[in-house]
Amino acid sequence: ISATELELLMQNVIFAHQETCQFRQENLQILRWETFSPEEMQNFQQKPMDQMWERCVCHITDAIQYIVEFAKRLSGFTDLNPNDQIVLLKAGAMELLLIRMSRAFNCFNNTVFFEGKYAQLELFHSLGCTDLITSMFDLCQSLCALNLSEHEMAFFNAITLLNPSYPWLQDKHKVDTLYRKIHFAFRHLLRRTHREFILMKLPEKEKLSNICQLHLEKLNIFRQMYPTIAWERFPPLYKELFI
Ligand SMILES: CCS(=O)(=O)c1ccc(CC(=O)Nc2nc(-c3ccccc3)c(C(=O)c3ccccc3CC(C)C)s2)cc1
Repeated sequence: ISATELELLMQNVIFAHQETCQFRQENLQILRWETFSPEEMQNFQQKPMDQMWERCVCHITDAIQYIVEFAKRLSGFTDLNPNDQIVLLKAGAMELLLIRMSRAFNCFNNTVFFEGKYAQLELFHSLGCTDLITSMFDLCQSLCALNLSEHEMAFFNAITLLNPSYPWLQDKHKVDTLYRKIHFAFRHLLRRTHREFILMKLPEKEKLSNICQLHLEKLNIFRQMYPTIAWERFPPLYKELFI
C-alpha cells in the first residue's frame, strides 16, 4: 500500500464515521450528567415488557441504520460482492452497535444515554433481560476505560465489520485484503499517536459475539412470550437482521 493510498484510506474511514456517528461525541458528553429522576425511572420500570422491547428495538434499529450508512461509505465495502456485504452487516451490525453505544456511556455513574437522558441499568428492568443489559454495561465500562478517540472508534468499527473469518463469505480473500489494509492503517494511526497499547486492550471478538448471542436468545424468549408483537411492531430492518 502506498503512502498516498494509506492517507486516503485513513481519511475515508474517519470521514465515514464522522458522517454516520448519529450523535456527536461532544453532544453526548454535554448531556452526560442529565440523569432520569426516580419518578421517571419508575415510569420506565412500570412499562409492560412488550412496550419496552418495542421502544428499545426501534432505537437500536435507528442506530443500525447509521451503521449500514457507515459500511456503505467505507471505500471497498461496496466493491465487495453483494452477498458478502449482507453477511458482514448481518454478523457485524449488533457488534458495531455495542461498540458505538460505549460513546454514550458515562462510566462515572454507570449510565447510558437513552431517550434524551442518561439511564441506570435498573431503568431497563421490565425488558426481562438483566444479564444482557449487565454484560452491555460491563462492555461499555471496559471500552470507556480505553478512552477511545473518535478516530480510534472509527477504525475499531471498520476492522470489526470487515471480519474475514465469517464462514459464509463467498470472496473471503477480497474481504481479507480490505481488512488487512484498514488494520495496517489503524496501526499506523496508533503508532503516530503512541497508542499502540490499546490494540491488546480492545475487547476480544468472542466477548462481542457472546453479547450478540445473548441478545438473540433474549429476543427468542420474548417472541415466545409475545408471538405476534415482533412481527407486527418491530421494524423490517431489525427483523431482517435478527429474526
Ligand atoms: C450508537 C450511536 S450513538 O450516537 O452513540 C447513540 C445514539 C442514540 C442513543 C440512544 C439509544 O438508543 N440508547 C439505547 N440504549 C440502549 C441500551 C440498553 C441497555 C444497555 C445499554 C444500552 C438501547 C437498547 O435498546 C439496547 C442496546 C444494546 C443492547 C441491548 C439493548 C436492549 C435490547 C432489548 C434491544 S437503545 C445512544 C447512543
